[in-house]
Amino acid sequence: MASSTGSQTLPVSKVSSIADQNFDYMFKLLIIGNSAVGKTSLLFRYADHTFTPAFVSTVGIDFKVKTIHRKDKRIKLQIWDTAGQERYRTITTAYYRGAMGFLLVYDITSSDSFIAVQNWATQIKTYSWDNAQVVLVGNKMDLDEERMVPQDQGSHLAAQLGFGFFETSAKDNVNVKEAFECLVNRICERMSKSEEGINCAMPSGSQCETPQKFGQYCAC
Ligand SMILES: Nc1nc2c(ncn2[C@@H]2O[C@H](COP(=O)(O)OP(=O)(O)OP(=O)(O)O)[C@@H](O)[C@H]2O)c(=O)[nH]1
Repeated sequence: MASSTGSQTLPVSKVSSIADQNFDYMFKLLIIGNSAVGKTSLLFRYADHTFTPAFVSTVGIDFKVKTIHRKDKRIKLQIWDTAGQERYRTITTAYYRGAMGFLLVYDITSSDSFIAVQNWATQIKTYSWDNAQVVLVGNKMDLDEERMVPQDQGSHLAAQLGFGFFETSAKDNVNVKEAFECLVNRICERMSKSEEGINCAMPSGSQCETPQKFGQYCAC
């Protein structure tokens, strides 16, 4: 649902049919990062208010839905949890293109997962829309005695990449809601910016025949 020429735009589902009156907009978000950094745990904490100490590695991709309110609008979040393991990379990157925002997660007790952030950022740049928003998340901040990545390194890298930044604990429920909602706020801010330069022309054969400009995004 995005422009095929000119500046790239993001797809927004603006709901108008009677069947879908439970929300005004749908945002598709993706959680990415190395295996075992806590992506699934962050999603379960945010969407279901639960935490499980057991590690069951995600196979492929899965999602949960959560509805939140911004001003007078109901926003349905479709949050996709991707597998961090390399062998699922082809499947998971196929989902990047329709995403409006990414939670890019590393584990503060794992230098490798932090080093990998650059690669994940490159993947976002390669496979997603130009306007996609990103929040970098250093998870497992409850394990401070095992910390390998200082907080200021995380915030410095996020600033360099133009991403938001939070340290979180899915286990202790610290900053989880804040990180997700920072991402939503960044998307909303982007949507409210000037429409200039946005080209909502659809490729021929597109299901979306009359796209409308909506801030920096296109809506069907
Ligand atoms: N101490 C602590 N452990 C956590 C936290 N978040 C997740 N874990 C644990 O870390 C392990 C991995 O968590 P997952 O959420 O499954 O990791 P993942 O990133 O989804 O992993 P993949 O599905 O393989 O990509 C599990 O044993 C979790 O219980 C946290 O904030 N603190």
